[in-house]
Parts: sequence; C-alpha cells; structure tokens
Amino acid sequence: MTADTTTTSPEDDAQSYGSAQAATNHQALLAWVREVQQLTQPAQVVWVDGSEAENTRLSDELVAAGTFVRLNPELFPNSFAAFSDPKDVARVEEQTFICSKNEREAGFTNNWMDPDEMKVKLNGLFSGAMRGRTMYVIPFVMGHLDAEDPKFGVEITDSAYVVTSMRIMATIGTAVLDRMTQLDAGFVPALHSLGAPLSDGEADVPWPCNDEKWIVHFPEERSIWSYGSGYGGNALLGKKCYALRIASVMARDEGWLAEHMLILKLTSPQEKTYYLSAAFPSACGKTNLALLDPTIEGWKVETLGDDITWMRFGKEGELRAVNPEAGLFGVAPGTGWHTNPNAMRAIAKGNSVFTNVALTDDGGVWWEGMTEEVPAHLIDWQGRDWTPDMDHPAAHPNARFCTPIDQIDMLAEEFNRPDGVELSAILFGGRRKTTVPLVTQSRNWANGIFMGSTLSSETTAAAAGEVGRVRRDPMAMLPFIGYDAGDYLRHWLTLSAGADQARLPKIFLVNWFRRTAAGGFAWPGFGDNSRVLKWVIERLEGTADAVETPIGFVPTGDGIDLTGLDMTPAEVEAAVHVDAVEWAQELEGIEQWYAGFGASLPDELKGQLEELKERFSNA
Ligand SMILES: Nc1nc2c(ncn2[C@@H]2O[C@H](COP(=O)(O)OP(=O)(O)OP(=O)(O)O)[C@@H](O)[C@H]2O)c(=O)[nH]1
Ligand SMILES: O=C([O-])CC(=O)C(=O)O
Ligand SMILES: [Mn+2]
Repeated sequence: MTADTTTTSPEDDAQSYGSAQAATNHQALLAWVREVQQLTQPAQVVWVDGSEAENTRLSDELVAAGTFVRLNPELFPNSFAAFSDPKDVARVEEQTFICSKNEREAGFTNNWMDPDEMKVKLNGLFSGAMRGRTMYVIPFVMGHLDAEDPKFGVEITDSAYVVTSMRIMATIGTAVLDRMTQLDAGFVPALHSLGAPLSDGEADVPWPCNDEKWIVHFPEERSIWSYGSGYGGNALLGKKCYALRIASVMARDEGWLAEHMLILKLTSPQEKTYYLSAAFPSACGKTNLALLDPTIEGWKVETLGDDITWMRFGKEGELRAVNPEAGLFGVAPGTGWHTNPNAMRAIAKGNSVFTNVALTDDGGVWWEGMTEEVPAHLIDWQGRDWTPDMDHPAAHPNARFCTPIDQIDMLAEEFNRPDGVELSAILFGGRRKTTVPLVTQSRNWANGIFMGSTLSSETTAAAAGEVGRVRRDPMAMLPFIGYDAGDYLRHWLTLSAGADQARLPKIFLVNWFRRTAAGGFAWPGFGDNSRVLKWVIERLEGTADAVETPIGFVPTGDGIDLTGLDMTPAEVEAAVHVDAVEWAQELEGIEQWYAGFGASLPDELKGQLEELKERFSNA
C-alpha cells in the first residue's frame, strides 16, 4: 500500500477524513462519502490514488479472489483476464433510467420513473449493499484536467475490477482530487454497487453481481446510481453514464455536444490534414475506424478517440472536438492482426484487462477473428474446455479489451490538446444488410442532421436483448441521450445556427455492412474503408464526382479508388445503389420513428422528411 492511500474503517468517526489520513478537505465530497458509507455499510473505505503500486496491489487481490487470471507476461505483460457472470455480459438498456422531474424531459426514448420514487427504491437497494466489502472512492476527470472547466466526477464502487478498469479509461486519483479540492469544484457523484453484500465468513464468488440491475441517472441533480452489474458501460460510470448521458444534459445547458463518436486525423499524400468524427452505434465499427490501417498508398490515419467525443463551437465559429476518455474499451471479437493490427499492437504492450475472452494453453487470450488459425484447444469464457468443432464461440460476442489509449502507436499528438481539433467532416453510420449505401453525402448541414436523426442499425451483443433487429438510433445516441430526443435534435440545429456556415463540417452517411444478393459483404471494410475516406476528402476538396440520388450524393462506380483491390466499379455501383423498393419501406420506417416524437420533433426535420418523400416521388 502506498503512503497516500487512505484507509478508514466504519468504526473511524467522520473526523478521520479531516485527520492526517485525509485525502482532501473538499467538504461536499467528504459529506457525500460519509453519507454513502452510512447507507451501504462497507467493511472499509479506500481512497483511490491511481498509483502504480496501488494498481499492483488491487490486481494481486483480484488474482487471489479468482476474479482476475494473470496472463503470461511474455505474451501480455501486466495483463489480466476476467470472466463475468453469464447474466452480466452487456449494458442493460431495459434497466437504464433517466429520472428527470418531469417525464416529458426524459422523452419517449428513455425509461423514466419519478425521481423521488426511484430514490426510495435505490436507498432500499443500497442499504447495506457493501457489507463485507471495500468501498473505493475514485476521483476522476473526463477530458483534460487543465481544461477551462474540467468535468470532475467521483465514483464510489465496491468493485476492485471497476477501479482497475476506471484507471485505464479515465484520469483518476490524487492529481484529480487535489485539483478538484483546489478549485472547490463541483463533481458528478457516481455511486456503484455490485449489490452483493457478504455476511461474516461468507465466501465470495469471482464475479459478484445481482440479478436485479438498475442504471439510473438524475439529470437535474447530475448524479448516477448503478446497482447490480459489474460490467462495462453499466459499471464504469465515467463512460456512457457520465460522458454521454449526464454530459449530454450539461452540453444542452452549456451550449456544446456530447456524442457517441470516434475522432481521427487523416493526412493526404499532399500532406494536408483533416479531422473527422464518426458516430456508429455500439459494436458497429468506431474503434476499428479510429485505428484504421489504410490500404491505399500515401494516406495516413492517426487516432484521437474511439468512442466518445465532446464538441463545441470555437471562437471563429469552427466545430472543435475532444475525446474525454483515456482508454479503449473495445469489442474483442473481430479484432485481429488482419483487420485491426493497430489495436493488436496496443494490446500486445500489456497493461490491459480482458473480459469474457477465451484463454490459450500458453496463458494468452484468444477470441473469434483474432487469428485466421483457430487454436486447437482453449478454455472458453465460461471456463470450459473448448475445441474448434464446438458450435458455440470461445469468447463471448461482447468480450472486451480495456487498454490505455497512449499504447496506440498511431495516437495523434493533438490528443493532448485541451481545446481539441477542428472537424472537417462527420460520418454517421450503422449496420444495415440492405437499403443504406456504402457512403452518401448529405445535401447540406440540416440534411445531414436529418440523416443522423434517422440513422438505423441492427442491434448487437453490446446490449442485452435480441441481436439483429433494425432500430432507429439517432446519431448513434439512442441509449445515451440524457433528455428528450426531440430536444436533443433541436439542440443540434440551434447550436449550429450561430456557427460559421461555410466552416461547418460536411456530413456523410456510411454503411460498411451492406450485403450482396449472395450474402457476402458488399464492401471489404476495415483498412479498405480508407478508400471511402479518400472519397469523402475529395468531396470536401470538390475534386470527386458524385451521382445525385433522392437521399444525397453517392460515388460513381469509378469514384472510389480500387487500386490493389479485387473489386470492380460495377460492384461499387451495387454497394452504393439506392433501391426504390427498399426505400419505400425505409420511408415508412422513418415516418413511424418520427411519429414517436410527437410535438417535440423539430419542424425543420419534419420538413426534411417531406422533401425526401417528394424527391422519391419525382425520381
Ligand atoms: N464487416 C465489417 N465489420 C467491421 C468493420 N469495422 C468493424 N467491424 C466489426 O464490427 C464489430 C464492432 O467493431 P468495433 O470497431 O469494436 O465497434 P465500436 O463501434 O467501437 O463498438 P463499441 O465499442 O461497442 O461502441 C467488430 O466485430 C468488428 O470486427 C468493417 O468495416 N466491416
Ligand atoms: O458501454 C459498454 O458496455 C461498451 C460500449 O462501449 C458500448 O456498449 O457502447
Ligand atoms: Mn469501441
């Protein structure tokens, strides 16, 4: 244990926080920690300092508890694998709530309950919930600690797995606490419990959790309560809960945008640089695009972010973007040396936590798609012997790697700029087998917002529930908008109204997942997506041809650079084809979706839909 880790037991009186052991004299924080301690009754309290020594101690404890398996350090130094309860493998959207005072504020896309009622329920659940466990206090900041207005949070959790993961995903510990104390800054209180108290002498299980799960946000209070799950977006509260749901409410009130987007830097053969962001739903390709390895000569990609982007208009009316996270929480299956070598190199440096992957006989990890050759024997994510003839995957489809972002060799130096980078283009994308072309340029900014607002995608294993069902996912934010979805779209429209219109990013819709009649992918994807980015840049520069369709501008058959690719312009035409029959059905889907908004749908978007229908009927 390091000297600056403060441990207090429940018998210590509240004064002990202000004693020589105290980590802070931030009164609001001390009061909240005391309140939670009294409510949840942990065996001890630990203030997390974020140090290497502390992380080593926690990892050792997790290994001893059976939660972590230490990987072979020659393959993955300082890395661990964890295996969750089979009922705790993904975000639980059905149990995720936005508890604003009025139901209207939560809107039709969110679950809602009266905040007072919800507090009664949660106080009941959290009462004694940490008995027999350690309560960790994790001061964290999303975004830069030196930002003009740093966005602080404090997560209280009874999960050491959460502490080690938060250490990778955010800036945590003493430096944050000191700065927060010095500024006497406000913070988002984010309370997490596994909901698995231990009675005296009761043996623990490797992955404690509760069948009952509640992921609850109080937007007016800007607080988070998460109960019953130890997994990813349910438990690492700086991520989806804070940096998207609560931050989207802050952004509405303060005039910025919190989005489910990657950020990348693209350098052309002419050495011109561009910054792009892209919003795709969970498990639809953000991390892969952010770490793209271009297959075309002379183009270079560098990474700024892979999941969350905070954007605001700068002094000159330009749209600037920052990544508030410090780590990658990436989908493991499909990430391999042939699809995403940059992610593989980052992972190979170690310092990572893997969840629900399979174990190899030499003490490494494996998942579907990591290598072309499938190992002859594995231990699957549920601890069973596994051989390639078995009909279930070795890794869970939502298995994840959690890795520090600065282990990416291609991390852009601008990653560390508190004021971010100016965006030239925004891509919206989803996972659609049919209907949606490989790439479509919007007619203009408002039309691009319309595209984002009607974005659709097949559901994936990143959330509990049915996989493969098409649903509308506005700006890939459906599960993450912390307030009324109509108000959210209106915020996009009104915020940009004051911007320098000529400098607004150009908006594109992409779909890497379209299928051919034969059932295969219509587009090779991954590194070859650089060819689509090249077309996007050429459109910005006004040098690429396009075909106008009712939904926007698509590439001509030879508009996409196919050099070195076994693909014909006719196949590109098929991949970007706008099919009238499919779109007749799509328009119905969009109309149904828009009907759900009721009065809160911005008129401008209603107008966009009418214009789209008209263009189809005139086509
Ligand atoms: N066919 C195809 N699959 C892709 C492509 N890009 C990503 N994938 C696969 O899609 C899955 C999800 O990709 P990610 O890049 O991890 O998705 P993400 O949007 O970062 O997901 P979250 O982290 O859940 O938000 C993985 O199995 C990838 O292998 C692509 O261009 N083509
Ligand atoms: O939040 C999670 O559990 C994982 C993730 O990034 C997503 O689902 O988008
Ligand atoms: Mn990702």
